[in-house]
Amino acid sequence: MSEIEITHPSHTETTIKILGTGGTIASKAESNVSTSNYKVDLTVEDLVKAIPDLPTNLNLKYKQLFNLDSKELTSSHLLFLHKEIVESYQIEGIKNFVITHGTDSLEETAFFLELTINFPDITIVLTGSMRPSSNVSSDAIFNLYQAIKVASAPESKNRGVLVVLNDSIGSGFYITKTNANSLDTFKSSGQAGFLGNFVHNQVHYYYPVSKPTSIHFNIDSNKLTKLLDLNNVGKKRRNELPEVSVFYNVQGFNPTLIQLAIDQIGTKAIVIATSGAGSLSEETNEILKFVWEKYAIPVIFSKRSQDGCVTSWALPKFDNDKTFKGAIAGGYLNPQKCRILIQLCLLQNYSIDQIKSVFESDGIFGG
Ligand SMILES: NC(=O)C[C@H](N)C(=O)O
Repeated sequence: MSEIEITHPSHTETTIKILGTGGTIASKAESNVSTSNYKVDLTVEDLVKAIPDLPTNLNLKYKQLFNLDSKELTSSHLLFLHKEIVESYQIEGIKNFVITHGTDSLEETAFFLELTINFPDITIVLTGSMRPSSNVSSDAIFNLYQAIKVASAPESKNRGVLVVLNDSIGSGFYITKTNANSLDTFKSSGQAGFLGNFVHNQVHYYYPVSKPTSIHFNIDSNKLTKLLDLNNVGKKRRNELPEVSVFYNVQGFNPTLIQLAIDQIGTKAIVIATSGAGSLSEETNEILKFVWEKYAIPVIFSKRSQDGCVTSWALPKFDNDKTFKGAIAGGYLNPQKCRILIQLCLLQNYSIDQIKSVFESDGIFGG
């Protein structure tokens, strides 16, 4: 992990802090037509220096937090990034941030920051790329350029965390990666769409300023510092947020796996990607009810389908025509976002009723 911080001297109008975390955007392949077998090899400084024509009214600071493929990230990296943004805002007075990130788990980081950072007039923009920087037709440097433009635009303030790739500006709350290979991969769930785009390098928003949700978790810095083993960020696998297991329902899904997760890794909540809008076999539902009754482990019913909603009406009913208390509908959220939301609820020691009311809130509509 590099702690180097460099200030790019120019006229100081807007200061943007660019935080490097790795990903394909920071990668090089052996051949400049290769789109696979590449390695994270470039620093955030290399990436910024690859854009010679940045507007001169920007004061750019950049800092390498870690340099990893985003599949390696754990909640300790999220907490580390959170701490960096909070301290940069509170101590240095920086309000505009760009984060370079791998696309595979970018939506999880964006969603986490959306729920945990809530300062007035802050702009946080995440970007990445689908082709390594060394590719002849890489999207890396131009995506970074557009992210810097969005981060410096006054009309980007107070819209929540933004994700900029491929000429589009999306909401970090709604956005998801939909294509494993294509440049046009990030989409907002059907109900939300994009917030804006680029036309000839101009930032265009389709809607007036608004935030996607009012849910917010205040992570206490003292608690955060206690949770975070700073010496080990990026070095070994750690998960400071509560352990939550995610299951994917298929025909013949074996629910014994759920019991294994509880016994072997001490799972504190379960998220399950149901078929359709909450469908699971009767056997799986019986086991989930048992898990709640025996261990008080809540179960979030999410979905395999990219779009659509699991509502509380779809939760399983038993003999008395009632569902069990620990069953929670994940609403519009996909399983990876449900996991982060329940982790934050558990971190705050919320009761099951409080957790349900969070999942019922605006933007989620589950409960
Ligand atoms: N396009 C990418 O950035 C994928 C890469 N494996 C990552 O998430 O780090």
